[in-house]
Amino acid sequence: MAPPELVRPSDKSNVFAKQVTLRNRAYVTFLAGNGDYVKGVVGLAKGLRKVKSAYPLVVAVLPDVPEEHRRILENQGCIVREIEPVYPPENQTQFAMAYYVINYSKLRIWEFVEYSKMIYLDGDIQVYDNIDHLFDLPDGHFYAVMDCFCEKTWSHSPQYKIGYCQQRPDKVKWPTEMGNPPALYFNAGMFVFEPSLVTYESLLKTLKITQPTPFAEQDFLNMFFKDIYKPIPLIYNLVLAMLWRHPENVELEKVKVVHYCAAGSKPWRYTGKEYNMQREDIKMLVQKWWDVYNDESLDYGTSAAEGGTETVNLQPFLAALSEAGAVHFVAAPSAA
Ligand SMILES: O=c1ccn([C@@H]2O[C@H](COP(=O)(O)OP(=O)(O)O)[C@@H](O)[C@H]2O)c(=O)[nH]1
Ligand SMILES: OC[C@H]1O[C@H](O[C@@H]2[C@@H](O)[C@H](O)[C@@H](O)[C@H](O)[C@@H]2O)[C@H](O)[C@@H](O)[C@H]1O
Ligand SMILES: [Mn+2]
Repeated sequence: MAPPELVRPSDKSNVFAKQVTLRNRAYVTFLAGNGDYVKGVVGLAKGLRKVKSAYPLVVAVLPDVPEEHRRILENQGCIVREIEPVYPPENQTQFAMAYYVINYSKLRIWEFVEYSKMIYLDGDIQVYDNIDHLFDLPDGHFYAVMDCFCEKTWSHSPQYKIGYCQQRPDKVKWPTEMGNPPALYFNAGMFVFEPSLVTYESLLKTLKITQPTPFAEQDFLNMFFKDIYKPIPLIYNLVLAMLWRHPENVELEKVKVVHYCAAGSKPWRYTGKEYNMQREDIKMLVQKWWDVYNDESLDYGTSAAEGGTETVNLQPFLAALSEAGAVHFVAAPSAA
């Protein structure tokens, strides 16, 4: 069908008189250090291309990411944005993993306000089915997948101590004498959010007066967004531990996003020696990650990866124009 005809206002005012600020959408990930996580981000960029995502991948890099790694990412079509580190207040916290302290720098992505909606993905995540539709979720909420409390990394928590997990709240019930069960808690390796300077300033201001806790920025984000958090199905962020902790909740063939966060499961470092790493499903998922990473037809710039002729979706642009009141559209009679 022909695109709607552009009907200009009778006063012939310049259609673009009103500043139409188009705010785009993008995926965003975070890269720190000069180590091997850059492989994770390359894999993610190629995976998003393989599923023909319509949106770019922005990579928020800390200053310690070397030029060479930034070039590799730009050559894979990524938009590389340097960010300043964010540190939590002075603390004696024993983080679940010592390196988690760098993950507070993820908070800088709220400053990327040239984007109206973003989907954050950890560098150890791979997207195996198109999830662009998540950008159409209603604004005003924070969407993420619920985490699991059963791994040893949670041994500091009361829920771990009594064997309670939000993934199976009926298995070991939260005792009434301990008050309300914990609020629904998300894994911060994947979330749908709206960049905003107001939110960004509030995040940094609140961080300054918040005592750090074992899961670092993940705990902080759960506290900060508690009132607007909306769980989305685990097919959008399969935390690998779910395979052995809550197999009854997992239909692997329906999973769209895999999060290689279990100890020993990072594909680019996989040795198969750690606990559970010899499972058939883990070996299959690690191989699946390598198949994408090694697929040269998915490298940026190859015709196959770019899916032949570039199709530009004009609708968001036309919608923004009409929203701005600069023009109104009358659907032209279908030429067909
Ligand atoms: O040395 C590091 C450690 C972490 N990260 C980034 O921080 C994210 C969160 O760390 P990680 O995924 O290892 O945490 P997990 O999900 O395994 O707890 C990673 O996915 C990367 O995007 C990084 O770039 N370099
Ligand atoms: O800095 C804290 C990190 O906390 C989260 O990882 C954890 C969490 O998922 C636990 O529930 C698992 O047991 C554990 O394996 C896993 O590493 C996020 O994936 C990561 O992006 C980051 O926010
Ligand atoms: Mn991760």
